Amino acid sequence: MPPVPISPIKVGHIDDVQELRKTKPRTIPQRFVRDMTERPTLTTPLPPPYSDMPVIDFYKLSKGNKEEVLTELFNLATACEEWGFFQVINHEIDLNLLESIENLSREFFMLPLEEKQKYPMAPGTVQGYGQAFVFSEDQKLDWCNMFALGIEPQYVRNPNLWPKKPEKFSETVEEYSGEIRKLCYNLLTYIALGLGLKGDEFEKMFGISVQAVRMNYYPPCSRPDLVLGLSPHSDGSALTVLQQAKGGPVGLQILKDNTWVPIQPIPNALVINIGDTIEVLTNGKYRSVEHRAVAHEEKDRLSIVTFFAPSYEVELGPMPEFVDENHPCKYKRYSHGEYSKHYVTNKLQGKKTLDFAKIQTKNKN
Ligand SMILES: COC(=O)C(/C=C/C1=C(C)CCCC1(C)C)=C/O[C@H]1C=C(C)C(=O)O1
Ligand SMILES: O=C(O)CCC(=O)C(=O)O
Ligand SMILES: [Fe+2]
Repeated sequence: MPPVPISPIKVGHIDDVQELRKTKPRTIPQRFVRDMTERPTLTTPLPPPYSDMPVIDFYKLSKGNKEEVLTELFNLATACEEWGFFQVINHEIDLNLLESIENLSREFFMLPLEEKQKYPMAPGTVQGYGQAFVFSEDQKLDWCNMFALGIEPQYVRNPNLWPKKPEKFSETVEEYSGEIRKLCYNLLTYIALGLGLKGDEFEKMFGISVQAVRMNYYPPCSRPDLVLGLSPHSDGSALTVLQQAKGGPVGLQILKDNTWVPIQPIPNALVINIGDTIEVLTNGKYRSVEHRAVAHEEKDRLSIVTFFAPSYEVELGPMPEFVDENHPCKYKRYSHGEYSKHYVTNKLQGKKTLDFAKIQTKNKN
């Protein structure tokens, strides 16, 4: 039989936003201009409760006295249930390492375009340099350049996409990813305990967890009110760890009670969010919250994001502990590999990717 032709994805011309900013600083091509309904609100901090994104002290969780541990476990459980997002302080990751990954990521994005394009993100794929999640010629583009790498297990790695420049980039990504991996396993232990599960429940279930890193670079934009740095989405991971580079403007916004809430970075803290996997496993008790990034008129912004997820062969579905007659099963069973494939072959569109896992209920009206 002749091979089945693979239909090439036609994405049209994708401007590199850094080059655009350099050569035509006031031009916003139409492909970046969002429809009225999608344009961001560029608000300064909102009043409480929206300014109160939970802060979790990892030192208290891991090394505190009994009372501190219990209080922090309660705070963590409340953060996961009410916000889906929290910032971790005292996370035990060497601040010099955080600074190094930040500096090297910035250096990477500052390389000439030809150098970065040695590691191209091919249309329809998610690793390398470029814009991910673009599948058609009329799709709006994000005001962002990305560089993404699969880290663990070895089968998600593409060694050809690991950059030779800047020097030390690749070895620092390795070291950084090892530290973030430990943090993720630790956080999953405390999240499990907060849910009344055994501490090692998720670690055992996840097998050799999939881990990927993505650096997002948002150049300044003369009309941040017209564009989005990153389209609204929920993360397809179990947990996501976000490092916001020092000195950057507020850029991350999360959707809480139908309001886009800007998140004020805390120096040296890491932002953690619950991804789709945990939403499914807990049958929606903990939700993966929609978020987006906005651009800034004068300042650039850099974020370094780690996605941590189960191994591809792991079967997922709501755990029995979270299903009863008052909490009917909301999601089907599937493997994380299937979900991953679905996630990376669809554009970012709020929480739409999670529809893949939802059991459709009949509308009784
Ligand atoms: C641009 O990439 C992403 O946003 C992303 C992709 C992660 C991945 C790689 C860069 C290579 C290895 C595979 C993997 C899909 C994990 C987001 O990651 C989320 C989405 C899923 C699904 C997930 O597990 O993490
Ligand atoms: O840059 C940010 O603040 C958001 C990044 C993000 O949500 C992502 O990469 O998935
Ligand atoms: Fe995200």
